[in-house]
Amino acid sequence: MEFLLLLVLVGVVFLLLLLLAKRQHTYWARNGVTQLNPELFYGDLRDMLSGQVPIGSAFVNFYNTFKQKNLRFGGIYWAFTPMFVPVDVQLIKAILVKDFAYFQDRGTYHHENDVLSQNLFRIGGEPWRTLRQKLSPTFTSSRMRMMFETMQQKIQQLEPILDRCIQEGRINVTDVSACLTTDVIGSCAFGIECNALQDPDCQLRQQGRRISIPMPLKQWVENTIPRKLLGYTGFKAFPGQEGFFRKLVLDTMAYREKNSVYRKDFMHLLLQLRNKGVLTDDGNFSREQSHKGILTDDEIIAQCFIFFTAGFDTSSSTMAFAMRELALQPDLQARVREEVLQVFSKYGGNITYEGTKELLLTGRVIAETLRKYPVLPNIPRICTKDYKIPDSNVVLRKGTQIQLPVWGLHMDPDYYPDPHKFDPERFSEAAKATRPEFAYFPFGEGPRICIGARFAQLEAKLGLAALLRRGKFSVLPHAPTTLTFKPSMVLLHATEDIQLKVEQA
Ligand code: HEM
Repeated sequence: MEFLLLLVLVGVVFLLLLLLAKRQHTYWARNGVTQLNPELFYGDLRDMLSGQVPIGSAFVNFYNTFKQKNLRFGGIYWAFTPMFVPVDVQLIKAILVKDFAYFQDRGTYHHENDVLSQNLFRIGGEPWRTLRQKLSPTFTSSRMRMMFETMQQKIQQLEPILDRCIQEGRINVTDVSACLTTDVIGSCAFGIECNALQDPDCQLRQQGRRISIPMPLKQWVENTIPRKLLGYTGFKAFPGQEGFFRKLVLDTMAYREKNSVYRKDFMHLLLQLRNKGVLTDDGNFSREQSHKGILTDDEIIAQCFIFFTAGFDTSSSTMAFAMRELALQPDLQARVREEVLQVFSKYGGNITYEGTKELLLTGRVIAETLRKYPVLPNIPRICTKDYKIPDSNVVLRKGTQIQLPVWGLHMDPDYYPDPHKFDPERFSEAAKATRPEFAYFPFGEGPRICIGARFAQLEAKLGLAALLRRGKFSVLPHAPTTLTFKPSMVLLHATEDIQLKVEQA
């Protein structure tokens, strides 16, 4: 009898939960937003959550579905979490810029007990605003000019590696680019010579590989369990990483202070902010009584970590995608090489900071690469106070999650005819003028735009120039004709490493 009662009770609870789940999947319909056909547990993301398609592709499909219905926006469910997907470029502009005050956070997990999660990408509200104000001066064009020398020294180390690849007749551009960007960001953010190009198994490269591992379950947990609760369970946004980065940053800072080492890199600027509270264009970072430091050790650790994480993978994938497209179009490749050689010869065989501005076609190749392969294919936001969508009766409630479908817009034939064609001329001044604003935003837009965008573009230009100056690249026989992407990754990653044939140019 008791057992029967228990069974009935379990059945009733199960039924109630089922009804609740069903009701949750009507959230958008009840709020006047068109929705799709969510399934129990998965919502609209069965293929993504079961590891079959990348997040980016799922949102390209949502964008296309809503656009085909002539909608300005739509609603989907990430398991049980409602997510808003804007389609209209004016609405996207409002979210990113005009009405930024309602959407200044990403809603990504961060907690005071989890040092690495306290980084600029993840935190929100006033702490984000204050931190961004402190860090922005470290990314201005004059600081990029200062760092240029450090970046260039690393990129020059590509030469012997390229020579070896030329001898072997093939190059793994995914791997070489990842080692190169690890060396650049390792040197610029941490001031260390990790030499991943010579030793692809060096510690920082290994750490980079661990960060790139897909984590669908972790993401689901972060998206579903309330942040405050999760923080007290000891959950870590980047498990097993803190010890390594803490030691790296604290050791480097201590060494520099003890030996008065001046290097032209982020670490120097962060040390100035910690010790003096202001940036000066010199080697001075000693503690001054008159100024108060404005960054703590933990804040520096978290920011160095995000510069590394956000900096190495994004730039290396962009370079690898660009090289593949150039290998597929030998005429375009020859034109880019000609531009590179001209600039090298104009500046005495060594590109200067000014010289990089003359690499116009190379810049367009990078822009077109980021259109076709935006490494962050969706940009997350969260609504921080109730927001009435202009020219509609829909109100987005505080706490609503939003995904801006960058890749969907970038592949929209209304903005980019024949969107699968790789054509850098889409980024000539004349062509750009024909498109609406916000049909292109690989680095995001508005006050939360990627802080490292200048750094990334400079690095990609120098990297491509170094490869194309000496090497001539083409596709290997039997290479796959289309690229596929790793499922369950937030960043766009090719499933297979990109390998090319290379000979002396
Ligand atoms: C091709 C390379 C890169 C791409 C495509 C890229 C893309 C992005 C995107 C789309 C965002 C979100 C913007 C938004 O929400 O509006 C972002 C944020 C960010 N990126 Fe990048 N990024 C790249 C390289 C870098 C590099 C090299 C660094 C650091 C050295 C960096 C550091 C950051 C940081 C710290 C944020 C958070 C900014 C904030 O919330 O205030 N990124 N990036």
